[in-house]
Amino acid sequence: MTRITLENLAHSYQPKPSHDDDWALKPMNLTWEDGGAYALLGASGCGKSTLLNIISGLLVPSSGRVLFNDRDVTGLPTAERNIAQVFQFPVVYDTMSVRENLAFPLKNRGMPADQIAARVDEVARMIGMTAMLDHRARRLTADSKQKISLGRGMVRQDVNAILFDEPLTVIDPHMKWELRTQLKDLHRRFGHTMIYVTHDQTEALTFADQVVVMHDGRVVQSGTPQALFDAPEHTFVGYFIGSPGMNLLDAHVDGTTAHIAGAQIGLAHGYAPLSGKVQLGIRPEFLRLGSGTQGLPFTIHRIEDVGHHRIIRGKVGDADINVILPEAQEIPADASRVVPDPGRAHIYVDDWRVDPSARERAA
Ligand SMILES: Nc1ncnc2c1ncn2[C@@H]1O[C@H](COP(=O)(O)OP(=O)(O)OP(=O)(O)O)[C@@H](O)[C@H]1O
Repeated sequence: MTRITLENLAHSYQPKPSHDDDWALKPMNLTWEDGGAYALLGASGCGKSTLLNIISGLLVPSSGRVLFNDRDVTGLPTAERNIAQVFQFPVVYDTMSVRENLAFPLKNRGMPADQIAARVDEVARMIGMTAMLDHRARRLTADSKQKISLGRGMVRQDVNAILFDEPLTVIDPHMKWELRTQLKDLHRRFGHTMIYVTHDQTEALTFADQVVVMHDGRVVQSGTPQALFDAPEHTFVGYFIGSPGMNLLDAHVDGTTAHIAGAQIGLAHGYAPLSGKVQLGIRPEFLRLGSGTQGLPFTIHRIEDVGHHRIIRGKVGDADINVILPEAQEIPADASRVVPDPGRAHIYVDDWRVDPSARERAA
């Protein structure tokens, strides 16, 4: 198994890239630790597949290096990288049975027949296809074929890493949940380095120990699901993770006070003078409704009951703001303010979080 390091990596599909937008991947340094379960998360077009294809060897980067442990594999083809890949759509041999499909990667490696049989049985159980082992792949639904692809990706235990590119797109919702749980279980048992590309935050957060968030060709944050929720390093992370995502309010910050929409609120930290686009970010979970002169002026537009909580949608000044209210909590009849929990508010300058503790450490 393998630690994967991306060193000064960048990629452009243009022959002569001249400005920022020409780069599908902007220069990055990133390490995927040996045995980590990672999700690579981001909106369509942010560069996830490009990055995955560079790791797998389907694409040679315009600059930088890919290291598997200390070995430079940048110029090596996929076949020499000893990795397993599962793509968005099924890649199976139609004329073979399910059993033969699952056994294929092991036969290629010259594994003894009894070991192949045992491993195929184990993987078939994992993907819920034991009863279909002797069916021809051709007759199966797209959903079942994709399960075979997943099984084939997981059947070898000696691979450096397993790369998944949106593997559950064609799987029905109930099975999705089950397969994700199986993948996590497989990771716990065998400890492969796994990278799972998705644009779905639920998939990312339930599968991965570490989530790498990409935006516009850059890695904007890599961290545990909890860290991404608690302290989004970039406004995109705040907005993309969470349902609804983090609220952002234009602010003027003066020491420990934020001036927003004609009102003032206290912050948990003091900030040096800030220049650029300054915003306060606060998740809907950490706002409460109030009245009088507390907090910020808030106009309620809509209340959505989503079962275990309610989402109050409204405005502070021109900004759309969401508040999450636990089911048991009443909405005050005179609610006209939102009050942020200061310990949960973050300050962003030009979309990047300002770390207040850096200033406090220096003081
Ligand atoms: N073969 C290619 N030639 C030219 N441009 C490409 C090529 N493949 C991708 N791109 C561009 O590179 C950027 C990143 O695309 P990429 O497919 O890596 O993103 P993604 O996050 O995987 O998106 P999706 O989830 O839609 O697959 C996009 O602007 C895309 O249009």
